Amino acid sequence: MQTGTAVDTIIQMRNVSVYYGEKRAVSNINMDIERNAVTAFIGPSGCGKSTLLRSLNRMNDLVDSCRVTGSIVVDGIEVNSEKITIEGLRQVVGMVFQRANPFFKSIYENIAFAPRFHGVHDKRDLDELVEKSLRKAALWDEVKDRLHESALSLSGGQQQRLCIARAIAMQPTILLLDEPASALDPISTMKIEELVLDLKEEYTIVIVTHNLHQAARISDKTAFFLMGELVEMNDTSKIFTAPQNKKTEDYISGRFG
Ligand SMILES: Nc1ncnc2c1ncn2[C@@H]1O[C@H](COP(=O)(O)OP(=O)(O)OP(=O)(O)O)[C@@H](O)[C@H]1O
Repeated sequence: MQTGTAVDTIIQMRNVSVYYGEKRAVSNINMDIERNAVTAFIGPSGCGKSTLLRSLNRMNDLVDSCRVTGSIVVDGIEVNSEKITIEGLRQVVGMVFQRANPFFKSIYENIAFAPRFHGVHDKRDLDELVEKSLRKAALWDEVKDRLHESALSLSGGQQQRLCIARAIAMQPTILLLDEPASALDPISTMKIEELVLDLKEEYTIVIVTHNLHQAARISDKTAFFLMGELVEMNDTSKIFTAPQNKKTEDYISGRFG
């Protein structure tokens, strides 16, 4: 960020805490996330990265014991308001998980399924959307001749890019990626990283990663968490070269975690 440049904040968190039953997994987070940037959440296992990420599109609603307090505003929407619909929120905030989870359907249907459910029925419109989404996910050239084969016939890395294409087909503003490459080989990981860098032109990306090199390579901002607390957030280059907090320095230099 240059001095004097207005920052366009797309996600604003204020005093956000997340509980599982009595246990507080995320404590009092205040954070602004910039539009069209890649923000990485890093920190040791169990520090609350995924819990906080899942709070951004109410995935935690699936866990009965989970309760979120504080305010999360995403692109002008108060995420925990009773006035919004989960479907509407998740159209704006798409998510891709650690393990690729394509539907047991064809490659084409994996992309077309949700848009059709939301009212796109014209075959030409669906064809176009499928091609556009697969192109954006850098998968089109590899699958264009086998669109009606099972998605499960794809490699793990291709399946993960298909899941990204599926999220893109809903035309979200924000993409949440929860360790999207941690189950993949180095070449597939590199493709996902290149894809993330391409996608940030159009989307805001928040990524949870255990891989510090990955965070350094692809993110603009990095947030370091420890035991549910946000220790430090800054430009990625500053976090990795001149962290302000001793705990951040210890973590990124491999002294714990
Ligand atoms: N469904 C759940 N029910 C109860 N506790 C949970 C649940 N999910 C996570 N937790 C707890 O909340 C805390 C934060 O977990 P979370 O998965 O968010 O951490 P993380 O930093 O993403 O970890 P990892 O890097 O290992 O994925 C941990 O103590 C974890 O045990």
